[in-house]
Amino acid sequence: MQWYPGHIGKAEKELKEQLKLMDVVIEVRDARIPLSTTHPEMDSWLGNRKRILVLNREDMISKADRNAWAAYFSRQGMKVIFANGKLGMGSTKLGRLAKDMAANVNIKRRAKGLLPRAVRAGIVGYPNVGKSSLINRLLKRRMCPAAPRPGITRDLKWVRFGKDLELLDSPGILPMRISDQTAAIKLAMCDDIGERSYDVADVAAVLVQMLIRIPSVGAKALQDRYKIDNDCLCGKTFVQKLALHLFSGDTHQAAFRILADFRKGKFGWVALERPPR
Ligand SMILES: Nc1nc2c(ncn2[C@@H]2O[C@H](COP(=O)(O)OP(=O)(O)OP(=O)(O)O)[C@@H](O)[C@H]2O)c(=O)[nH]1
Repeated sequence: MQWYPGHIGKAEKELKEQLKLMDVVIEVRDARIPLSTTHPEMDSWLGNRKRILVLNREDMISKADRNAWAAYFSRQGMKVIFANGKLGMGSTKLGRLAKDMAANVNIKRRAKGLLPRAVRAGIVGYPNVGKSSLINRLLKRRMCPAAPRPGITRDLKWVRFGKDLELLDSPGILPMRISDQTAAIKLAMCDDIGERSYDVADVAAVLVQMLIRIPSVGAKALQDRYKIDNDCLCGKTFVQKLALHLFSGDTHQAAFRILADFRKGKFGWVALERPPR
């Protein structure tokens, strides 16, 4: 998969510089794939900076997924907030939590004899996970362009949020892990990377196999939806059968339909990743 646009490389350098200035880092991940939407270097980049983890697109997973992830991150001692950047759920809680963390920073400053100052919170995350939507919700105005395609946000600026917090308005884009192909395929399924960077038919075939293994979906949901029997349980064959059945043999269109249906929740709202045991 080739999906490492030049501006992301540039953003990595800028992001590392910006991270040094942040007191609180709000890391946004896609709730459907919380493991694939974080960067392996994140912990080392953050050092002992405070972190709030936001699992965005909470509307796109089931309650059981949500509970499983909440328990997992709570065991890790991480503060996690489930959010919906589109409708704004979670943003008030996020604002409050960021401010609470901000208060801690100033308590420490006072103890050291330093004057209190506005605390800086920055939002970081992979492209298209909903960072701009969350910032717009937090600031209650449209500052950042939010768009249904990755890689929209480019520039960085600080904006006052209340009297004691500053928010880095333009979200920090995490450089994506090009080496991790499994993560890359899940990012493609969730529409978190540009469509031109992957083979739709390959990605749809893997998705079919993943959906078959998810108990709340299973082979039957796929067969019923498209009126196709999939006795061999092979994703590639399923895409080909669907192509013949509905799209005059056009596998690209068939694959695209499966991906679009998954993204629209036609197989139910399900996470593609569950916490490791
Ligand atoms: N269903 C759903 N859609 C969301 C949610 N949050 C954001 N979106 C949509 O996801 C798309 C991407 O959102 P953005 O806010 O632009 O994402 P971003 O992370 O800032 O993207 P970049 O600028 O590429 O880094 C938009 O179409 C949003 O409307 C959510 O919680 N649920």
